[in-house]
Amino acid sequence: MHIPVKNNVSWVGKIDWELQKFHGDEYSTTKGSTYNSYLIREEKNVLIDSVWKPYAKEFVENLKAEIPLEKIDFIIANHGEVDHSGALSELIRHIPNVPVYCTENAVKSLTGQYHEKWNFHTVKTGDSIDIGNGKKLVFVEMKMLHWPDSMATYMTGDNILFSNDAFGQHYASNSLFNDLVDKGELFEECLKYYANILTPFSALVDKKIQEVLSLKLPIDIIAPSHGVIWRDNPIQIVQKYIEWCKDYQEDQITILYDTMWEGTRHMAEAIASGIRDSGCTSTVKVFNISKSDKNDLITEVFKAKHILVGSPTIGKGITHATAGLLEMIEGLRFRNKKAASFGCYGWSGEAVAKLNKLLTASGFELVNDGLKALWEPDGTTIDQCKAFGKSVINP
Ligand SMILES: Cc1cc2nc3c(=O)[nH]c(=O)nc-3n(C[C@H](O)[C@H](O)[C@H](O)COP(=O)(O)O)c2cc1C
Repeated sequence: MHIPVKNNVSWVGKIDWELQKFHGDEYSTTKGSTYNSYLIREEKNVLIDSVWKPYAKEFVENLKAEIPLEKIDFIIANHGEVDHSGALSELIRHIPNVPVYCTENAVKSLTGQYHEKWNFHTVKTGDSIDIGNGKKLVFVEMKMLHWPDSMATYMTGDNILFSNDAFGQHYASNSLFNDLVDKGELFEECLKYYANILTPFSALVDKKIQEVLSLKLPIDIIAPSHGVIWRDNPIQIVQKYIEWCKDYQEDQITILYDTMWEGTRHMAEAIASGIRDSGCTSTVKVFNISKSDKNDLITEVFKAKHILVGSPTIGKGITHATAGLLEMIEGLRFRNKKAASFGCYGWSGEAVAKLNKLLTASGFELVNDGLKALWEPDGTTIDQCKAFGKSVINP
Protein backbone atom coordinates (compact mmCIF):
# COMPACT_ATOMS: atom_id res chain seq x y z
CA MET A 1 0.00 0.00 0.00
CA HIS A 2 1.25 3.44 -0.95
CA ILE A 3 -0.16 6.76 0.27
CA PRO A 4 1.16 10.10 -0.98
CA VAL A 5 2.36 12.36 1.82
CA LYS A 6 3.73 15.40 0.01
CA ASN A 7 5.35 15.94 -3.39
CA ASN A 8 7.81 13.05 -3.83
CA VAL A 9 7.31 11.58 -0.38
CA SER A 10 5.00 8.64 0.17
CA TRP A 11 4.04 6.32 3.00
CA VAL A 12 4.92 2.67 2.34
CA GLY A 13 4.28 1.21 5.79
CA LYS A 14 1.89 -1.29 7.27
CA ILE A 15 -1.46 -0.80 9.00
CA ASP A 16 -1.68 -3.41 11.75
CA TRP A 17 -5.37 -3.66 12.59
CA GLU A 18 -4.84 -6.79 14.67
CA LEU A 19 -2.23 -5.60 17.13
CA GLN A 20 -3.70 -5.80 20.64
CA LYS A 21 -0.51 -6.00 22.68
CA PHE A 22 2.78 -4.28 22.12
CA HIS A 23 6.17 -4.67 23.81
CA GLY A 24 5.03 -8.18 24.78
CA ASP A 25 2.18 -7.50 27.18
CA GLU A 26 3.51 -4.16 28.42
CA TYR A 27 1.34 -1.88 26.26
CA SER A 28 -2.24 -2.51 25.20
CA THR A 29 -2.90 -1.43 21.64
CA THR A 30 -6.68 -1.70 21.60
CA LYS A 31 -6.91 0.45 18.47
CA GLY A 32 -4.16 -1.42 16.60
CA SER A 33 -1.19 0.49 15.23
CA THR A 34 0.70 1.36 12.10
CA TYR A 35 4.38 0.99 11.26
CA ASN A 36 5.18 4.03 9.19
CA SER A 37 7.87 3.75 6.58
CA TYR A 38 8.46 6.58 4.11
CA LEU A 39 9.87 6.54 0.61
CA ILE A 40 11.42 9.74 -0.74
CA ARG A 41 11.97 9.92 -4.48
CA GLU A 42 14.13 12.92 -5.31
CA GLU A 43 17.35 12.68 -7.36
CA LYS A 44 18.25 10.22 -4.61
CA ASN A 45 15.78 7.62 -3.39
CA VAL A 46 15.62 7.23 0.34
CA LEU A 47 13.73 4.86 2.60
CA ILE A 48 13.03 6.03 6.14
CA ASP A 49 12.48 3.18 8.63
CA SER A 50 10.57 -0.01 7.85
CA VAL A 51 7.98 -2.20 9.58
CA TRP A 52 7.75 -4.83 12.31
CA LYS A 53 9.50 -8.10 11.55
CA PRO A 54 6.43 -10.34 10.93
CA TYR A 55 5.53 -8.07 8.01
CA ALA A 56 9.04 -7.93 6.52
CA LYS A 57 8.35 -10.08 3.46
CA GLU A 58 5.16 -8.31 2.42
CA PHE A 59 6.84 -4.96 3.06
CA VAL A 60 9.68 -5.77 0.68
CA GLU A 61 7.25 -7.16 -1.93
CA ASN A 62 5.17 -3.96 -1.74
CA LEU A 63 8.29 -1.84 -1.93
CA LYS A 64 9.39 -3.67 -5.10
CA ALA A 65 6.11 -2.60 -6.68
CA GLU A 66 7.01 1.02 -5.88
CA ILE A 67 10.65 1.08 -6.88
CA PRO A 68 13.30 -1.36 -8.12
CA LEU A 69 15.13 -2.09 -4.85
CA GLU A 70 18.56 -1.39 -6.37
CA LYS A 71 17.39 2.18 -7.01
CA ILE A 72 17.21 2.85 -3.25
CA ASP A 73 20.24 5.04 -2.57
CA PHE A 74 20.03 5.27 1.21
CA ILE A 75 18.18 3.83 4.16
CA ILE A 76 17.62 6.00 7.23
CA ALA A 77 17.15 4.03 10.45
CA ASN A 78 15.83 6.59 12.92
CA HIS A 79 15.53 3.98 15.68
CA GLY A 80 16.72 0.38 16.00
CA GLU A 81 13.64 -1.09 17.68
CA VAL A 82 12.23 -4.07 15.83
CA ASP A 83 8.90 -2.43 14.99
CA HIS A 84 10.81 -0.01 12.73
CA SER A 85 13.89 -1.97 11.75
CA GLY A 86 12.22 -5.38 11.47
CA ALA A 87 12.21 -5.50 7.66
CA LEU A 88 15.74 -4.19 7.15
CA SER A 89 17.45 -7.61 7.16
CA GLU A 90 15.04 -8.84 4.51
CA LEU A 91 15.49 -5.69 2.43
CA ILE A 92 19.27 -5.47 2.77
CA ARG A 93 19.55 -9.10 1.64
CA HIS A 94 18.47 -7.77 -1.79
CA ILE A 95 20.69 -4.66 -1.72
CA PRO A 96 23.63 -5.56 0.55
CA ASN A 97 25.71 -2.44 -0.01
CA VAL A 98 23.02 0.13 0.53
CA PRO A 99 24.22 2.79 3.02
CA VAL A 100 22.28 2.77 6.30
CA TYR A 101 22.33 6.15 8.05
CA CYS A 102 21.79 6.03 11.80
CA THR A 103 23.29 7.10 15.11
CA GLU A 104 26.31 5.43 16.63
CA ASN A 105 24.01 3.88 19.26
CA ALA A 106 21.78 2.50 16.51
CA VAL A 107 24.74 0.60 15.05
CA LYS A 108 24.94 -1.09 18.46
CA SER A 109 21.21 -1.80 18.76
CA LEU A 110 20.83 -2.97 15.15
CA THR A 111 23.93 -5.15 15.27
CA GLY A 112 22.89 -6.45 18.69
CA GLN A 113 19.56 -7.57 17.33
CA TYR A 114 20.33 -8.75 13.79
CA HIS A 115 24.02 -9.74 14.06
CA GLU A 116 24.64 -8.64 10.48
CA LYS A 117 27.23 -6.31 8.98
CA TRP A 118 25.44 -3.53 7.16
CA ASN A 119 27.00 -0.54 5.40
CA PHE A 120 26.49 1.79 8.37
CA HIS A 121 27.10 5.54 8.15
CA THR A 122 26.84 7.11 11.57
CA VAL A 123 25.44 10.61 11.95
CA LYS A 124 25.21 13.23 14.68
CA THR A 125 22.91 16.19 15.21
CA GLY A 126 23.35 18.70 12.38
CA ASP A 127 24.82 16.21 9.88
CA SER A 128 22.97 16.08 6.59
CA ILE A 129 22.84 14.31 3.27
CA ASP A 130 22.00 15.85 -0.06
CA ILE A 131 19.13 14.12 -1.84
CA GLY A 132 19.05 16.35 -4.91
CA ASN A 133 16.51 18.85 -6.25
CA GLY A 134 17.90 21.31 -3.68
CA LYS A 135 16.70 19.17 -0.77
CA LYS A 136 18.57 17.74 2.19
CA LEU A 137 17.94 15.37 5.04
CA VAL A 138 19.19 16.81 8.31
CA PHE A 139 19.61 14.56 11.36
CA VAL A 140 18.76 15.39 14.96
CA GLU A 141 19.80 12.94 17.68
CA MET A 142 16.95 12.22 20.11
CA LYS A 143 18.96 10.29 22.68
CA MET A 144 16.66 8.45 25.15
CA LEU A 145 13.52 9.53 23.31
CA HIS A 146 12.90 6.76 23.85
CA TRP A 147 16.08 4.65 23.28
CA PRO A 148 19.72 5.72 23.28
CA ASP A 149 19.74 5.21 19.49
CA SER A 150 16.75 7.39 18.56
CA MET A 151 16.98 10.26 16.12
CA ALA A 152 14.70 12.35 13.92
CA THR A 153 15.26 13.32 10.30
CA TYR A 154 14.20 16.68 8.87
CA MET A 155 13.65 17.10 5.14
CA THR A 156 14.33 20.60 3.84
CA GLY A 157 12.26 21.93 0.95
CA ASP A 158 9.19 19.90 1.93
CA ASN A 159 9.65 20.81 5.61
CA ILE A 160 8.84 17.36 6.94
CA LEU A 161 10.03 16.19 10.34
CA PHE A 162 10.28 12.39 10.41
CA SER A 163 10.09 12.24 14.18
CA ASN A 164 10.06 8.45 14.66
CA ASP A 165 8.38 7.52 17.98
CA ALA A 166 8.00 11.11 19.20
CA PHE A 167 4.50 12.47 18.47
CA GLY A 168 3.27 9.00 17.44
CA GLN A 169 0.33 6.95 18.67
CA HIS A 170 -0.81 3.36 18.42
CA TYR A 171 -3.83 4.06 16.26
CA ALA A 172 -4.65 2.06 13.15
CA SER A 173 -6.45 4.08 10.51
CA ASN A 174 -6.83 3.99 6.76
CA SER A 175 -7.00 7.76 6.78
CA LEU A 176 -3.42 8.22 8.02
CA PHE A 177 -3.66 12.01 8.50
CA ASN A 178 -4.63 13.87 11.65
CA ASP A 179 -7.32 15.96 9.94
CA LEU A 180 -9.14 12.81 8.77
CA VAL A 181 -9.54 10.95 12.06
CA ASP A 182 -11.58 11.40 15.22
CA LYS A 183 -9.72 14.05 17.25
CA GLY A 184 -10.88 12.69 20.63
CA GLU A 185 -9.60 9.20 19.88
CA LEU A 186 -6.38 10.57 18.43
CA PHE A 187 -5.45 12.70 21.44
CA GLU A 188 -6.44 9.93 23.84
CA GLU A 189 -3.96 7.62 22.11
CA CYS A 190 -1.28 10.35 22.08
CA LEU A 191 -1.76 10.92 25.80
CA LYS A 192 -1.66 7.19 26.52
CA TYR A 193 1.55 6.91 24.52
CA TYR A 194 3.17 9.84 26.31
CA ALA A 195 2.07 8.66 29.78
CA ASN A 196 3.19 5.06 29.28
CA ILE A 197 6.37 5.52 27.26
CA LEU A 198 7.72 9.04 27.54
CA THR A 199 6.95 10.17 31.11
CA PRO A 200 10.38 9.16 32.49
CA PHE A 201 12.09 11.20 29.80
CA SER A 202 10.05 14.38 30.26
CA ALA A 203 13.05 16.57 31.11
CA LEU A 204 14.73 15.44 27.88
CA VAL A 205 11.52 15.98 25.89
CA ASP A 206 11.41 19.56 27.15
CA LYS A 207 15.08 20.19 26.30
CA LYS A 208 14.86 18.59 22.86
CA ILE A 209 11.70 20.47 21.87
CA GLN A 210 13.29 23.78 22.88
CA GLU A 211 16.43 22.83 20.90
CA VAL A 212 14.45 22.00 17.76
CA LEU A 213 12.15 25.04 18.06
CA SER A 214 15.19 27.33 18.49
CA LEU A 215 16.36 26.28 15.02
CA LYS A 216 13.20 27.95 13.67
CA LEU A 217 12.82 25.32 10.97
CA PRO A 218 9.56 25.55 9.08
CA ILE A 219 7.57 22.40 9.87
CA ASP A 220 4.71 21.63 7.48
CA ILE A 221 4.37 17.97 8.42
CA ILE A 222 5.35 15.80 11.37
CA ALA A 223 5.56 12.23 10.18
CA PRO A 224 5.97 9.86 13.14
CA SER A 225 6.65 6.14 12.97
CA HIS A 226 3.30 5.04 14.45
CA GLY A 227 -0.21 6.29 13.80
CA VAL A 228 -1.37 9.31 11.88
CA ILE A 229 0.75 11.95 10.18
CA TRP A 230 0.34 15.51 11.48
CA ARG A 231 -0.30 17.73 8.45
CA ASP A 232 -3.06 19.96 9.87
CA ASN A 233 -1.37 22.36 12.30
CA PRO A 234 1.41 19.90 13.18
CA ILE A 235 2.64 22.15 15.97
CA GLN A 236 -0.47 21.27 18.00
CA ILE A 237 1.06 17.96 19.05
CA VAL A 238 4.35 19.70 19.91
CA GLN A 239 2.38 22.09 22.12
CA LYS A 240 0.72 19.13 23.84
CA TYR A 241 4.13 17.57 24.51
CA ILE A 242 5.30 20.89 25.99
CA GLU A 243 2.34 20.70 28.42
CA TRP A 244 2.76 17.00 29.19
CA CYS A 245 6.49 17.14 29.85
CA LYS A 246 6.14 19.67 32.66
CA ASP A 247 4.94 17.45 35.55
CA TYR A 248 1.53 17.39 33.93
CA GLN A 249 -1.60 17.01 36.00
CA GLU A 250 -5.29 17.73 35.66
CA ASP A 251 -7.70 18.55 38.45
CA GLN A 252 -8.24 14.85 39.04
CA ILE A 253 -8.04 12.39 41.93
CA THR A 254 -7.52 8.80 40.83
CA ILE A 255 -8.46 5.97 43.19
CA LEU A 256 -7.02 2.57 42.29
CA TYR A 257 -7.88 -0.48 44.33
CA ASP A 258 -7.85 -4.24 44.20
CA THR A 259 -9.96 -6.62 46.24
CA MET A 260 -10.60 -10.31 46.83
CA TRP A 261 -13.92 -10.12 48.71
CA GLU A 262 -15.11 -6.55 48.01
CA GLY A 263 -14.08 -4.98 51.34
CA THR A 264 -11.39 -2.77 49.79
CA ARG A 265 -13.85 -1.81 47.07
CA HIS A 266 -16.27 -0.61 49.72
CA MET A 267 -13.43 1.42 51.22
CA ALA A 268 -12.57 2.91 47.81
CA GLU A 269 -16.13 3.96 47.14
CA ALA A 270 -16.57 5.44 50.62
CA ILE A 271 -13.30 7.37 50.19
CA ALA A 272 -14.55 8.70 46.83
CA SER A 273 -17.86 9.80 48.33
CA GLY A 274 -16.02 11.44 51.24
CA ILE A 275 -14.00 13.48 48.74
CA ARG A 276 -17.11 14.48 46.80
CA ASP A 277 -19.12 15.29 49.95
CA SER A 278 -16.34 17.56 51.14
CA GLY A 279 -17.27 19.96 48.36
CA CYS A 280 -14.15 19.12 46.32
CA THR A 281 -14.84 19.88 42.65
CA SER A 282 -11.98 17.80 41.25
CA THR A 283 -12.80 14.89 38.98
CA VAL A 284 -12.75 11.73 41.08
CA LYS A 285 -12.34 8.39 39.32
CA VAL A 286 -12.36 4.92 40.88
CA PHE A 287 -10.81 1.89 39.16
CA ASN A 288 -10.50 -1.76 40.03
CA ILE A 289 -6.87 -2.57 39.16
CA SER A 290 -7.59 -6.22 38.27
CA LYS A 291 -10.47 -5.33 35.96
CA SER A 292 -8.98 -2.34 34.16
CA ASP A 293 -6.48 -1.98 31.37
CA LYS A 294 -3.14 -1.30 33.07
CA ASN A 295 -2.03 1.26 30.48
CA ASP A 296 -5.30 3.16 30.80
CA LEU A 297 -4.69 3.17 34.56
CA ILE A 298 -1.24 4.64 33.96
CA THR A 299 -2.87 7.37 31.86
CA GLU A 300 -5.25 8.09 34.76
CA VAL A 301 -2.26 8.30 37.12
CA PHE A 302 -0.57 10.69 34.67
CA LYS A 303 -3.65 12.94 34.78
CA ALA A 304 -4.01 12.86 38.57
CA LYS A 305 -2.78 15.31 41.17
CA HIS A 306 -3.50 12.74 43.93
CA ILE A 307 -3.60 8.98 43.66
CA LEU A 308 -5.07 6.70 46.32
CA VAL A 309 -4.06 3.06 46.12
CA GLY A 310 -5.85 0.27 47.96
CA SER A 311 -5.09 -3.41 48.37
CA PRO A 312 -6.22 -6.06 50.83
CA THR A 313 -3.45 -7.84 52.69
CA ILE A 314 -2.66 -11.19 51.12
CA GLY A 315 0.26 -13.34 52.19
CA LYS A 316 1.52 -10.42 54.31
CA GLY A 317 1.70 -8.26 51.19
CA ILE A 318 -0.39 -6.74 48.40
CA THR A 319 -2.22 -8.36 45.49
CA HIS A 320 -0.18 -9.28 42.43
CA ALA A 321 -2.16 -6.89 40.20
CA THR A 322 -1.43 -3.98 42.54
CA ALA A 323 2.25 -4.97 42.72
CA GLY A 324 2.43 -5.16 38.91
CA LEU A 325 0.87 -1.75 38.47
CA LEU A 326 3.13 -0.19 41.09
CA GLU A 327 6.16 -1.67 39.35
CA MET A 328 5.06 0.09 36.15
CA ILE A 329 4.40 3.30 38.08
CA GLU A 330 7.86 3.18 39.64
CA GLY A 331 9.54 2.89 36.24
CA LEU A 332 7.63 5.88 34.89
CA ARG A 333 9.02 8.24 37.55
CA PHE A 334 5.96 10.49 37.95
CA ARG A 335 6.70 13.79 39.66
CA ASN A 336 4.73 16.33 41.68
CA LYS A 337 1.92 13.98 42.71
CA LYS A 338 0.55 13.14 46.15
CA ALA A 339 -0.57 9.72 47.31
CA ALA A 340 -2.23 7.79 50.10
CA SER A 341 -3.02 4.13 50.62
CA PHE A 342 -5.72 1.98 52.18
CA GLY A 343 -6.90 -1.63 52.40
CA CYS A 344 -8.69 -4.35 54.37
CA TYR A 345 -6.92 -7.04 56.34
CA GLY A 346 -7.71 -10.01 58.56
CA TRP A 347 -4.93 -10.37 61.13
CA SER A 348 -1.51 -8.94 60.32
CA GLY A 349 -2.37 -6.13 57.84
CA GLU A 350 0.93 -5.38 56.07
CA ALA A 351 -0.56 -4.08 52.81
CA VAL A 352 -0.84 -0.39 53.69
CA ALA A 353 2.74 -0.16 54.97
CA LYS A 354 3.93 -1.91 51.82
CA LEU A 355 1.93 0.43 49.58
CA ASN A 356 3.36 3.42 51.44
CA LYS A 357 6.89 2.13 50.90
CA LEU A 358 6.34 1.50 47.19
CA LEU A 359 4.63 4.85 46.59
CA THR A 360 7.41 6.72 48.39
CA ALA A 361 10.04 4.86 46.38
CA SER A 362 8.19 5.89 43.21
CA GLY A 363 8.49 9.58 44.08
CA PHE A 364 4.99 10.27 45.45
CA GLU A 365 4.53 12.50 48.47
CA LEU A 366 2.47 10.58 51.05
CA VAL A 367 -0.20 12.78 52.60
CA ASN A 368 -0.73 10.50 55.66
CA ASP A 369 -0.01 7.01 57.01
CA GLY A 370 -2.92 5.39 55.19
CA LEU A 371 -6.07 3.66 56.38
CA LYS A 372 -6.42 0.00 57.37
CA ALA A 373 -9.77 -1.70 57.95
CA LEU A 374 -10.06 -4.98 59.84
CA TRP A 375 -12.16 -7.42 57.75
CA GLU A 376 -15.21 -6.10 55.89
CA PRO A 377 -15.81 -2.41 56.73
CA ASP A 378 -18.83 -1.74 58.98
CA GLY A 379 -20.73 1.55 59.24
CA THR A 380 -18.12 3.09 61.54
CA THR A 381 -15.28 2.12 59.20
CA ILE A 382 -17.18 3.48 56.22
CA ASP A 383 -17.47 6.80 58.05
CA GLN A 384 -13.72 6.65 58.70
CA CYS A 385 -13.13 6.06 54.99
CA LYS A 386 -15.23 9.13 54.14
CA ALA A 387 -13.27 11.22 56.63
CA PHE A 388 -10.05 9.77 55.22
CA GLY A 389 -11.06 10.85 51.71
CA LYS A 390 -11.77 14.35 52.93
CA SER A 391 -8.47 14.54 54.84
CA VAL A 392 -6.44 13.44 51.82
CA ILE A 393 -7.68 16.44 49.88
CA ASN A 394 -7.52 18.87 52.82
CA PRO A 395 -4.77 17.49 55.05
C1 LIG B 1 -5.32 -16.03 50.38
C2 LIG B 1 -5.48 -15.02 51.47
C3 LIG B 1 -4.39 -14.62 52.19
C4 LIG B 1 -4.51 -13.67 53.19
N1 LIG B 1 -3.39 -13.26 53.86
C5 LIG B 1 -3.51 -12.34 54.85
C6 LIG B 1 -2.38 -11.92 55.59
O1 LIG B 1 -1.26 -12.33 55.35
N2 LIG B 1 -2.55 -10.99 56.55
C7 LIG B 1 -3.77 -10.45 56.82
O2 LIG B 1 -3.88 -9.58 57.68
N3 LIG B 1 -4.89 -10.86 56.16
C8 LIG B 1 -4.79 -11.78 55.19
N4 LIG B 1 -5.90 -12.19 54.49
C9 LIG B 1 -7.23 -11.69 54.91
C10 LIG B 1 -7.71 -10.54 54.04
O3 LIG B 1 -6.82 -9.48 54.08
C11 LIG B 1 -9.11 -10.13 54.52
O4 LIG B 1 -10.01 -11.15 54.22
C12 LIG B 1 -9.57 -8.83 53.91
O5 LIG B 1 -10.75 -8.41 54.56
C13 LIG B 1 -9.85 -9.00 52.43
O6 LIG B 1 -10.16 -7.76 51.87
P1 LIG B 1 -11.01 -7.67 50.52
O7 LIG B 1 -12.44 -7.92 50.90
O8 LIG B 1 -10.77 -6.31 49.97
O9 LIG B 1 -10.48 -8.73 49.59
C14 LIG B 1 -5.79 -13.14 53.50
C15 LIG B 1 -6.90 -13.55 52.76
C16 LIG B 1 -6.74 -14.49 51.74
C17 LIG B 1 -7.96 -14.89 50.96
